Formats: sequence, structure tokens, C-alpha cells
Amino acid sequence: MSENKTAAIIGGGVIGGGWAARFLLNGWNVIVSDPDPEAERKVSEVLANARRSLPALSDVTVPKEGKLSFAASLAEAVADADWIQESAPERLDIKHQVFAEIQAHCRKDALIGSSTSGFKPSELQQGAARPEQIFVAHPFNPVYLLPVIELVGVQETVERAKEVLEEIGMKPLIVRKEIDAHIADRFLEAVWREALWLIKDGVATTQEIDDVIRYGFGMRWAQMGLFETYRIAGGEAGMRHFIAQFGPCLSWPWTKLMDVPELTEELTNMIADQSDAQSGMHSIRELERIRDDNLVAMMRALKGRNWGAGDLLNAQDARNKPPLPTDIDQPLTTLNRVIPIDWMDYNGHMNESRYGQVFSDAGDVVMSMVGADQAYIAGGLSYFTVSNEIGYLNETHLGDVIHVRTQVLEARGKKLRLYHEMIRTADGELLATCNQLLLHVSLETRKSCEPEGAVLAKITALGEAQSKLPKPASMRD
Ligand SMILES: NC(=O)C1=CN([C@@H]2O[C@H](COP(=O)(O)OP(=O)(O)OC[C@H]3O[C@@H](n4cnc5c(N)ncnc54)[C@H](O)[C@@H]3O)[C@@H](O)[C@H]2O)C=CC1
Ligand SMILES: C[N+](C)(C)CC(=O)CC(=O)[O-]
Repeated sequence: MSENKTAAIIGGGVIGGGWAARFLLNGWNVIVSDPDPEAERKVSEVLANARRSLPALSDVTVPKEGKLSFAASLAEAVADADWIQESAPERLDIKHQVFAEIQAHCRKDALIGSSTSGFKPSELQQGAARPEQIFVAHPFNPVYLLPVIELVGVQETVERAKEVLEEIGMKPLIVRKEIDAHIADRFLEAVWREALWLIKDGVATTQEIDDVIRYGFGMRWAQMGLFETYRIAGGEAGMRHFIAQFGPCLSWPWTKLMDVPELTEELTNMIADQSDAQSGMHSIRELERIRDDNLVAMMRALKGRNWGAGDLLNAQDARNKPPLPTDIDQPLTTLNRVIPIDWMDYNGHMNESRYGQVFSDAGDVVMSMVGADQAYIAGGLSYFTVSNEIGYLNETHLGDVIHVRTQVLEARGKKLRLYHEMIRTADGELLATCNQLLLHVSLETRKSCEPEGAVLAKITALGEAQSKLPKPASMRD
């Protein structure tokens, strides 16, 4: 488990702050070193944004947050660290100086990743005491939400790094060959160059460029990437037809390729003014929150499809899923989760439909406990919910950690009656209750029938044990 591990974050700016949040919210202790006197405030603000977004990607219990501290010196920060992440400015001389100091004070077995967007490991390792210890771990902003991370370096070191990053929910990609700007930044540079030309030539504004991306190909890229998208664009003949039709365009004047517009004061002002007009009404922190909420909503949608980034999140949930309750003589804890952004409504609280989901998920846990699981369902038997009587008692808000306490009121024959209490974990406030009736059914006839075999035995034992409990207090009120 990662609980006692420590990450040292060297440079707590945009990316260092994101790394600190990613490690902390996955249970690591984090110690930051940055000469900027404002670093603590900046990291704390990034962390506050991360706390409202990252846990909302999960549908199960999230790890307990680690401890954050700020070191008086780089030497102090790295002394006991398992992972050291360098996120100093993109200047090779600064990075060399930082690595020399890190290696003078860190453990020999510590992993030293660099967030560099473009330097190759061989450049970073120049003059290093132990070159093989340093590797590229290039993340994407915001580091606490976006999973992909490019790893470049000595095979054995990056393999070790990969394991750690997977534990904290990331999607490491080991880059085969070291090249300037790795893989992803090559694309980003190409797109950015073209965008600069379009603005300089007076063809499009910053707003129009952003619109063609977010209303169009950006959404396609987010769920399928480039090649799968273009395969479909080739019609029934697929990729070969796509290349035959659009390959020649690459040598037509469709792109400016490597030709970079000079970033004169005039062009810089034009871009900055357009950007102010487009987005200047929001602070950077507000824009971060808008971005994060959108990313969470999109990633959660992909989760429902078990696709791309959503597939990865489901795997992480499976790893973090708590075991089923075993103490059947007590009320059962059937759910433990954070309330995500896409469950909020126009009244600024959790929408009523989501209470149904919470209690449905809690009911599913009872089904699993008695063995009415995927295999049982595949065998043609299951439970259907035939009534949910929900009491909405208190408001539930974004980021609230909640749990559900369930009692089995009746488990006889086809009938399974459950009573759920949804509780805000921080203060024990009862938020909602649900009286739920399920009927055992045949999936073939779609009619109710008696449960069978081990499920019948387990449901009977559960019903008997729970019948000895007093009625839940909220039922008696
Ligand atoms: N901003 C971005 O979108 C991305 C940046 N990166 C990479 O991450 C690294 C950091 O970039 P940003 O966070 O954007 O820069 P930033 O300017 O936001 O942060 C850099 C931080 O390093 C601190 N610093 C300066 N000298 C230092 C030293 N000797 N020791 C410790 N800290 C020092 C600065 O005070 C500052 O807080 C760069 O290598 C960059 O290429 C990687 C992915 C995305
Ligand atoms: C602009 N950039 C080169 C710093 C971008 C990156 O390195 C990755 C990102 O988050 O876009």
C-alpha cells in the first residue's frame, strides 16, 4: 500500500502543484520544495481545486489523503522520499543544478522523475552522479485528473516508475526512443503552430479556434484519438481509403508545417487581447474549476461506457472497492463514496434521481452478499426493484462523502425488503432514507419466483440475523 510512502515535489508551480495533489489524494505524504515564497499558497489553491474534482471520479471509497508539508530546503525534502518529481522551469541549466542537489541528498533507490515537456533523458542526465536514476515522467495539466504520463529513460527504472504511477491511477506510456518533446508535445506543438498562423494571417480568432476544437474534433479525439477516428472517416474501406483520399492533402498547402510565425510584440498582443476578450471575465482558478468540472463530467460519461479514460477509472475503482460486509448481525455498510459534479442540479444540490442510484447501488451490494451476482444473473435469475420509497431529509452537496447503512427488514421467499439510510460521513447527518422492495425473478419468464440453492440459504440466514436488530431510529421517528 502507498499509505506511508513519500513524494518530494521539487518546484511547486502549475505542474508541481498538480503532482502534489495527485500523490496526496492517493494516500501519499507529500513534501514540497520551492524557493518562491508564494509556493505554499499556490499549491494549496491547486489542491483545493483537486479535492473537489479527483475524488468525484470514483464510485467507491477513496484513499485517505496523505500529509502535506513544505520543506525549508531541497535537501530536507528529498532525504526520505520514495519518489522525487522535478517540476522546475523548463531550462536545462536549472534542471542540472536541481538534479545535482537532489542526488547529493536523496536515497539511492529513490525514483527521480522530471516533468520536462521536451528535454531528453540523455540531456537531463548530463553530469549526474547516478544517471540511470533520472528519467522523464511527463504529465499533462491538470496532473491530478489526466491519467496519461510519458516515461522515458533506462528500462529498469521506468518499469519501476510505471508500477508506482499505476497505483496512483495513472496511465503510463513508456516511450520507446528518446526524442525532443516525447510523443504528445510533438502534436501539441504542431496544432499550436497552425493556430498561431491562423491568428497572424487574420483568418481566425482565439475564440474561433477554440470553438472548432471543442464543438468538433476535440470531442472525437477525447474518446477515440486520431487513427481510430480516421479509420471511420475512410468509410467502409477504412484506413486505406482514408490515406488514398486525404494523404495527398499533406503536400498541398493545408499546413504550414515547421514554419513558425515570429512571436513579435504585435502578434503576442493580438493573441493576448483576443484571449482577454474571450476569457478575461474569469480568474485562472475559476477557469481551472470550469475545466476540471467538464473533465470530470466527460470522464464519468466514458466510465459509463467502459471506454478509454473511463475504462482506466473503472479498473481503479475495482482496486479500491471495499470487501462486502461480513458481519450480518449488524446494520450493513453498503456504500461509501463522494458526490460527483454530474450529480448536481440547478438548485446547487444532488438531483433527486441520484438518490435512486445511491440506493440501487446499496441494494446491489446486498444482492452480491447473498450470491445474486453476475454469475447468478447469467444463469437466468435475479432481483428486480419494485418499489423505492425515498425520504429526502437534508441537502446533499458536491464533494460530500456519504455512506449508506442498510438493514434487511424482510427476506422471505421472493420478497427482499431493505431499509437504507444515507448519511453524510463527516458529521453523521442523516440525508435520506429509502424503503426498498425487491422481488426475486426469473429473467426468462420475467415473473417472480423463489430464489434457489446457495442464494436461498444465504438470504434466509441474512434475514434471520437482521430480524434480531432493533428497527432503525429514523423508521421509528
Ligand atoms: N505548464 C504546463 O502545461 C506543463 C509543464 N510541464 C513541465 O513542468 C515543468 C514545470 O513547469 P510549470 O509548472 O508550468 O512551471 P511554473 O513556472 O508554473 O513552476 C515552476 C516552479 O519551479 C520553481 N523553481 C524555480 N527554481 C527552482 C529550483 N531551483 N528548485 C525548486 N523549484 C524551483 C518556481 O518557483 C516555480 O514555482 C517544466 O519542465 C515544464 O516543461 C509539463 C507538462 C505541462
Ligand atoms: C505547453 N506544454 C509544452 C507545456 C504542454 C505540455 O507539456 C503538456 C500539456 O499539459 O499540455
